Amino acid sequence: MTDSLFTQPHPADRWRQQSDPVLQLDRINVSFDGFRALTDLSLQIGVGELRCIIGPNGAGKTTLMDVITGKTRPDSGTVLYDQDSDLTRLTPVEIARAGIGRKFQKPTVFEALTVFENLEIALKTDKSVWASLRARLDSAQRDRIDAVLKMLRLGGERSRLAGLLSHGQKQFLEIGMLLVQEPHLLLLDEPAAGMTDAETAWTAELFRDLAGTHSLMVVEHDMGFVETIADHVTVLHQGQVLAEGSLRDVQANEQVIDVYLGR
Ligand SMILES: Nc1ncnc2c1ncn2[C@@H]1O[C@H](COP(=O)(O)OP(=O)(O)OP(=O)(O)O)[C@@H](O)[C@H]1O
Repeated sequence: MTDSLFTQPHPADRWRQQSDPVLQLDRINVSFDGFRALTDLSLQIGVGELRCIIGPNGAGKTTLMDVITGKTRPDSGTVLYDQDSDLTRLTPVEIARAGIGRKFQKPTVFEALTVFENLEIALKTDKSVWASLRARLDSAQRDRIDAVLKMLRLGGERSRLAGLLSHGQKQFLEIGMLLVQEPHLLLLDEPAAGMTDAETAWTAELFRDLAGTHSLMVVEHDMGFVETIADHVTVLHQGQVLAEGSLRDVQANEQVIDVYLGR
């Protein structure tokens, strides 16, 4: 894998073979009162990969993320993280501590606190909000917050109340709240929703920068955004993997065209 792959003219050409999986889902089944939300779903994400998950409403994308983060227990199947830890046996808190961060579609920042304080709280997840604001940061923690602020272009907003940020800036701050915890795998649910075109373009740039040092799984409906970021795309349909490969491959797949992309 080389950086130059990211600069090729056709984003779909960036698909890379990954050898070491960070996450391996094997024959996952989830049903809700007899309704099968995921059926024998198997999926692998490589270390440093940026994977997009697409598919029609109700395909099982959220349920997939819920299984990975321990919110939903599958009826059967395994979810191996980092090759040996089965996430289906861990609690959501243990899974987060193991290095898996999730960002929901709607930003959930503390609006009455400053940008810096939001990052401070995220860094000290073992404490309550007020206890963490009272506890002192060591210099390494301060440096980590400063680096994340810079990376997210929020350096000038550090003392601003989070409630006064734009929608896009709140989204970036929430990504920052994950990054200060130094996750290995980031799960992002429709990160570009509600963003301006400029913010969307910058989010794509940010994700491409994060890939390599982080593994990313991005659920997204905006195909323009998928096109700018995806190495490798998985199409879910009715709780199963319908197709997988480069964006170009899945866009040419007749079944994917029928159930999702349209003719
Ligand atoms: N807690 C639940 N109880 C019953 N059915 C559920 C539950 N959660 C999800 N489902 C059903 O499982 C199916 C998959 O839902 P899921 O939310 O995972 O799909 P999705 O691909 O994320 O859809 P969307 O793009 O609309 O968010 C849907 O038919 C949904 O109604």
